[in-house]
Amino acid sequence: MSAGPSSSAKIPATIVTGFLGAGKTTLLTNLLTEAKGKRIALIVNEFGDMGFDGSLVDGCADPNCAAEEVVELTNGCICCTVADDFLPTMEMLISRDQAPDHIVIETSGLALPQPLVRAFSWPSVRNRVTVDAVVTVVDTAAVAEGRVAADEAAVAAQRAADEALDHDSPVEELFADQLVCADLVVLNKSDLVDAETLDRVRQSVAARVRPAVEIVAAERGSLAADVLLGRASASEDDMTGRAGHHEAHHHDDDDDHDHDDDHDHHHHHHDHDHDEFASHVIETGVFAGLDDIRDKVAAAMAVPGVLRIKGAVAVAGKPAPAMVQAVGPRVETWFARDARAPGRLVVIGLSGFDLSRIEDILRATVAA
Ligand SMILES: Nc1nc2c(ncn2[C@@H]2O[C@H](COP(=O)(O)OP(=O)(O)OP(=O)(O)O)[C@@H](O)[C@H]2O)c(=O)[nH]1
Repeated sequence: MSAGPSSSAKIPATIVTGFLGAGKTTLLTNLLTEAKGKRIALIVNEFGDMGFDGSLVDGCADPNCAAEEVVELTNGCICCTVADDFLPTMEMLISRDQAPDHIVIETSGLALPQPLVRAFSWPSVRNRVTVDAVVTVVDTAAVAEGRVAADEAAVAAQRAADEALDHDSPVEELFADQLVCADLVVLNKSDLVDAETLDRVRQSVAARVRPAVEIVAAERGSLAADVLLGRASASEDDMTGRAGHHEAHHHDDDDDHDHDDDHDHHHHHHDHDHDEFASHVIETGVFAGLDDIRDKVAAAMAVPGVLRIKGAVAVAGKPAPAMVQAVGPRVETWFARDARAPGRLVVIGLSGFDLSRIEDILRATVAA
């Protein structure tokens, strides 16, 4: 479907999805080199961190790299933060004097593309931006072996580490959702399979995408920029047939849902609890300083079963809240530029972790 004349002035936005390890970073790095001359704004999901950020932001020092700027979303689940995080980012980009020529959004593959595409119907965005294409990157070698990703355990861990993600549906359903929402499927890592296997994977993928969706094979994500960009799919106007499992599930009890209530989206839709995982919000007091936060959060992370701690807390004598992100042994703290309501930490872990012990550690602050 081509964008009509009235929409020709819209900024095209490409959504790239695919599981960890499929080759999104490789594909985007290649694209940003290919697309020089275009001003591209890149929006990456937090989980892009696991390999993206460093390499790509550094890559932007490269004069060959077309990325004008890299914007990082603060939460791993776009579908839960469309109103709070994604839309303000888009509004910021399109209100620039020099708006980008193209916007590329990389998602983790765990936050599904459907709610993101729907967000382009939001009033402040719909007249200025259109979804050029949803590009789904597939690990051909993994799929040939009956898996969705080369390292499914890593995908599971990535998912477990973010309380904002849906933990209910099997990972195969997320894969099906990525495929059904695609305007273009890239069968990446084609170098790892023989021609016959590639053909078999192509056929099985073709059976799982919408009619007429293009499927291209790639090695190291190497595709010409005009294969990836300029597809004018206007995906946001073409949601028919794209609905995934995840959405069908969440919409069962809310048929009237539309973008008007996206502001409340995560309050009434997503129940991210799962038997295997638990997340709890702990109200915290005022910490003595960043070292104090790091020590206490590290102690809480050491409690068996804890996978992740994140949030914003108050620090004595500081007007700005300190942001906290802890995954594994790494605890990061920094002062936020904008004043978010501090005083809450979300603790995510395997069900049954010792919450009261963690509360004792994290609540031992200088003031209540
Ligand atoms: N053999 C082979 N390896 C590839 C190909 N594309 C990517 N890789 C490798 O696969 C690994 C994962 O690639 P990334 O580009 O980091 O994939 P990604 O995990 O989707 O990206 P992020 O989730 O953003 O980190 C890296 O070691 C790449 O070098 C390919 O076409 N063939």
